[in-house]
Amino acid sequence: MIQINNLTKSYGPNKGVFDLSFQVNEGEVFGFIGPNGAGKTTTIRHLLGFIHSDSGSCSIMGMDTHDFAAKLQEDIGYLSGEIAFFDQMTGLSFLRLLSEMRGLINHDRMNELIHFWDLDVSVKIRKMSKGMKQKLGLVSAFMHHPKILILDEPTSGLDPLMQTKFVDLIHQEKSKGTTILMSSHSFEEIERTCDRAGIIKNGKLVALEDIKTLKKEQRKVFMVSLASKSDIEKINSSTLEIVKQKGLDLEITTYGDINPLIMELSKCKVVSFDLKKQSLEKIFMKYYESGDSNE
Ligand SMILES: Nc1ncnc2c1ncn2[C@@H]1O[C@H](COP(=O)(O)OP(=O)(O)OP(=O)(O)O)[C@@H](O)[C@H]1O
Repeated sequence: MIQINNLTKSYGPNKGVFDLSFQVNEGEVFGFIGPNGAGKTTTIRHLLGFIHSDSGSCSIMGMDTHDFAAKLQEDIGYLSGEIAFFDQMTGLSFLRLLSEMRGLINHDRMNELIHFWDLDVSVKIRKMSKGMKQKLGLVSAFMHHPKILILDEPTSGLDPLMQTKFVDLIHQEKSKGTTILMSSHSFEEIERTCDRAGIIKNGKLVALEDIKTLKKEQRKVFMVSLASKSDIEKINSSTLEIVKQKGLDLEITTYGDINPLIMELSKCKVVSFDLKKQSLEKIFMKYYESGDSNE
């Protein structure tokens, strides 16, 4: 659906994007992450046809994003990282203007989204908080049922409750088959929404990670409480990796397959069983840290 082929746009050494290639498949949610100034917005601007590459190209649905920018806008919902609004307008008049420009007659989805975000659109944009403006931007990006969503830091300015609502909205769109590319600094958001993530650093793609595989192979720590000392002895004599033991409480590590753990626990009386929350943050963080290892 989205193809980036050897894209290069240089604003100076390590500034811009350099020989960048990746693709986003139809119906996929793709996370684009990387440190400040890595080149995420520059890539996104090419996808919207706003800037010309030095070399290489981008295409969406087989159409060059620069040559067919106007045509492609019909199918793209775009949220800019720095949204420029007409400050004197109310939220509603702004959305109506955009609807008119898009030739949108049915406003059901627009109203649904206003309601979803609990956004007071009667307020003038200049009086809106940062979060309200972000919600307005999200309504305008989603309201025309786009086939493709390109979102530059979509939850910046949203409070944690609204960030969770955003995740729900992405799941809704994914179930409809929408293709989504979004940049984010929130690992948790990427983990909760994306199928794959591309990690960019100094304008170069340093990794492409399949989130499901990462999660599957991820080290998991289970907190288990057993009923008796003899149960503890059974687990101690198994091949399970015990990382911590205190009285009848254990912390047991698994890598991928959790069945050996379940098998062993089935021989014991289990009082409680919990998964210790781990995130993919550690995996992603190594790409953020400075140094030449990933360059
Ligand atoms: N028009 C421009 N003129 C000069 N330099 C630019 C221009 N646009 C971007 N850059 C530089 O290119 C680099 C990449 O910028 P970009 O905005 O793509 O980063 P980003 O990954 O989106 O960062 P952030 O996470 O901070 O939003 C930065 O060093 C930036 O200063």
